[in-house]
Amino acid sequence: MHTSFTGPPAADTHPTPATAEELERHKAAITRLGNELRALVEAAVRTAATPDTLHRVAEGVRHVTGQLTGRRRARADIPEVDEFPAGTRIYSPVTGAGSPLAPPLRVTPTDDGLIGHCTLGIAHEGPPGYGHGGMSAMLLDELMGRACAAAGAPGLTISLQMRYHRPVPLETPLRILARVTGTDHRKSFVTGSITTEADPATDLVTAEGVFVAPDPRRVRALFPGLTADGDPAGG
Ligand SMILES: CCCCCCCC/C=C\CCCCCCCC(=O)SCCNC(=O)CCNC(=O)[C@H](O)C(C)(C)COP(=O)(O)OP(=O)(O)OC[C@H]1O[C@@H](n2cnc3c(N)ncnc32)[C@H](O)[C@@H]1OP(=O)(O)O
Repeated sequence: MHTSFTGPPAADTHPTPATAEELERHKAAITRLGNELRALVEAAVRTAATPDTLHRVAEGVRHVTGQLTGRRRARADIPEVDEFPAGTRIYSPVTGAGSPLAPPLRVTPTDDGLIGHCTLGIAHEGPPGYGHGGMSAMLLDELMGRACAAAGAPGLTISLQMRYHRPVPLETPLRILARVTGTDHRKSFVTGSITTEADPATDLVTAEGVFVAPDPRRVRALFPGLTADGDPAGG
């Protein structure tokens, strides 16, 4: 069972599915909080404030956090606003508008795969001024996984080979591509790349990955929040 933060308390009664309008309202609120949290994270890793100020802000943030710890979803619950496995995952650390960890990556289809756009901030830094290599892997893993889902075979990563050709600049619009190049039963073979928007001919990072659509019995065990038809339970 998933949790609606706006619906009735989760008891032994089945929650009423939210209307489309309620879901949109909820997504807008989650996105707004996500935007504020990303601004907070950026400010926190960039500030030159004094230790006294940092202590004062930490107290304030602790107070704010306390306002969100009342009703919570359980570990494997799929939020009602999500379209799993093919669409929006609002708290994804890569694409999620509600996640302070996400740049977030904005994804659209191309003729033969997916394209993602994002800008990394100083919170995603590896070498000074450049993106963390793990962030590049995360961006590509997600987009390549979503390319599988878009091609009709949502799967989990079983291998991801990264090649870092040049450092990825921060605060620079990036373009990420992913494309399924072949399939073998439940396996999908996928390629991906990161370039800047300004110079799409120069690969900064490239990747090759293999994704496996889990056996249906595995799916039930791995994702108890999904019903047999692949929709979030109760939705
Ligand atoms: C309604 C359907 C929902 C489907 C699920 C969708 C999820 C994605 C949703 C939304 C996409 C959004 C984007 C997300 C992107 C992010 C991606 C990630 O970060 S994924 C997290 C990191 N990856 C893991 O944690 C996997 C850990 N591995 C496993 O759990 C299992 O290996 C699993 C479930 C992937 C496969 O298990 P089996 O039991 O279903 O399949 P078996 O029969 O063992 O293997 C099938 C074939 O794959 C090979 N294989 C399986 N696992 C392998 C491995 N780890 N390494 C090498 N080969 C492996 C096997 O050798 C076999 O190949 P042969 O047929 O013999 O050629």
